[in-house]
Amino acid sequence: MACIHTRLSVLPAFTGLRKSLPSTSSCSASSSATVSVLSSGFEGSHVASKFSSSIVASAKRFPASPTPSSSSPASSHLNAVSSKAPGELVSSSALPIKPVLETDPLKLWNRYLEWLYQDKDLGLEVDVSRIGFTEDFLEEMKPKFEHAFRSMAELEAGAIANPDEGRMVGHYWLRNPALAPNPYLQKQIVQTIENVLSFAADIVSGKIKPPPCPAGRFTQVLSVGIGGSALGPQFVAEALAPDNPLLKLRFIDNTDPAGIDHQIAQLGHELSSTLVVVISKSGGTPETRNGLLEVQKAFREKGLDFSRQGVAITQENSLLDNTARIEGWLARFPMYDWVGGRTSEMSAVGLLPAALQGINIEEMLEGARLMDESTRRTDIKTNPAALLALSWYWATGGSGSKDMVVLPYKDSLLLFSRYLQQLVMESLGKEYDLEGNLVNQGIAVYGNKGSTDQHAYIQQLREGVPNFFATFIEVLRDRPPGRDWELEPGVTCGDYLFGMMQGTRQALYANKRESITVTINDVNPITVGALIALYERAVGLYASLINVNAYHQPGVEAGKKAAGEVLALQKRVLSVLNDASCKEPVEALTLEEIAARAQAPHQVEMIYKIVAHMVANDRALFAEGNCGSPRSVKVFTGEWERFRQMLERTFRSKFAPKMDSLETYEM
Ligand SMILES: O=P(O)(O)OC[C@H]1O[C@](O)(CO)[C@@H](O)[C@@H]1O
Repeated sequence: MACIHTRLSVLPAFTGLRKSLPSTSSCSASSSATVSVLSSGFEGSHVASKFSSSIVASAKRFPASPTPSSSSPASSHLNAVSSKAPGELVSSSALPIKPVLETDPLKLWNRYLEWLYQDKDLGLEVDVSRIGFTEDFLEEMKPKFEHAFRSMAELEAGAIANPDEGRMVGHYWLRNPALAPNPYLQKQIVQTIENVLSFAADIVSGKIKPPPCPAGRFTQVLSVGIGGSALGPQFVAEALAPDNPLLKLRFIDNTDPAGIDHQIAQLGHELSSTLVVVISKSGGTPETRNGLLEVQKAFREKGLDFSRQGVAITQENSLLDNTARIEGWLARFPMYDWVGGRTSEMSAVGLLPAALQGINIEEMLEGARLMDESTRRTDIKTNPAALLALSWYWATGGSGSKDMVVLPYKDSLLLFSRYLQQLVMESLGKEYDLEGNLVNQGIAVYGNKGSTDQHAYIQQLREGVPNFFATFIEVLRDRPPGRDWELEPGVTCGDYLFGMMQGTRQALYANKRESITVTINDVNPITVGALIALYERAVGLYASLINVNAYHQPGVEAGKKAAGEVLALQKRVLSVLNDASCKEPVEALTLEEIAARAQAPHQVEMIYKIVAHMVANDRALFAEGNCGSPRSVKVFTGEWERFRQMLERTFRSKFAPKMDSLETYEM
């Protein structure tokens, strides 16, 4: 084992950091959160001062918050170092004191050799040598890892690993059906893969034709879905679709009307040869439902029968499934209760769109299966997912104190960071741990691609706030064999990309910014499958290390509920405005009047926003005032002309004699 020297004495990082949070009692309205940084060093000072201002600000905004929480990674570091009851003080003594990163080139080379994970079969390497963890840290973490490996084995054997939802978690079975806990599930998985392959082959070959063009074949695929029902297919399409696929894949992944119109407009006359794949595990996600309704309207307007071109991927008996069955859509594929959206790339969710583009899904499954074998190992050093989890824990103090910046140096992997954003943040970003302690956990993920972003945010990464660790994704193969050329003597275009990546990795490290490098030989279905499986397992293991449920998303539900409440309020506002506008004369209402009549006297601000949105879309009108002076606006619905006539009548009856004289005078 190489000897890694660390110097622990010089850095009083984080020591003496203290905070108090608003009390949970109802009389805490006047309590204020304070943070004092008594002493800090290295990266701690910035994190601490940033935390200081953010927590004070949030305490001022929400003085009586019953459960003090913060989404800022810097603050969650402090909240989550150990499990604490809401409002309990978190001692700074639990924060790790980090050693200075090794700088001696020879020692670094030895560290690289010692920690390098290489998988020749997959053509994949993981290098964690530029994360500064120590042997002591590794020893300390071993019991946590033993627990994580045990939990993972239980999960794979079919335990209820998602206790809040009472669900099994079976995405590992998708690439190795024999692992599924019963023959029924095993058969279901195998059958689905076969059905995906044969349906895709029939569509691509033209055996199944679009009804409006009996002589032709499907030319486009429009995928409608969001979150885990879109990000995987988007990432894989960007990474692996051939330059000119037989079927081009497009996405509607939002309820943005202009975005939807854009996709439909781009399809143009090819709408008649478009296969529409609607993906939603729950079958009831509003954005996806809206996308479907918009597409169905476009079909109706062109006299097309949507059901003959629609495919549903969803759970059995969901709203979407029932709609597709009753309307007799072209095909339906199952999504399983035991697969989460963000880990569904190897289910029909990811496999069907990929297969339709001619991507070899069997190789993708094989890459994932091979990676699963490696990440099942219970020796940290030979388990690449464990190495990632270990590094994340070290880099973030096990509490998300630093962000994960993902930088693939390959255009085709552009969407990997976006894909990982959901996988990591929706899985790890949790308010409570498995015992119900307030922890505000997570790791913020962002990224784009290199070297492009060296011209955008690398400046800050190298010299600015040291609140991140980087993950470089390196691809060795620049171009398919035989296509390279030297654009200057001895140097290719790809050499520049390589140089940029290596240079950035070095420059960041030289300025004490830690990084992981994941290297793949080539971007192909095997390595893409392996990358997905690698991060799925790393997230699962890390979730065990920090003791959170990685497989639910209660926070998202809160947002959806709040959105539903806004829409419900909008309906009441509309009904109030309609009633007032049906009166003779038309009654224009102030925001306060609307709020009172809508039984929402405390929602004036939201009502203003609802009204402003309706006005911007010609569904209501400001009779008086405008967006610049919300307090003075008066609103009505209906035709402006009707309101103008009403105003004119009122004006005439009130001022008619004077007007007559005025007219006379003017003549
Ligand atoms: O597949 P569905 O049920 O439409 O959900 C889409 C996405 O919405 C979420 O539930 C959260 O918004 C994700 O977890 C999920 O991937």
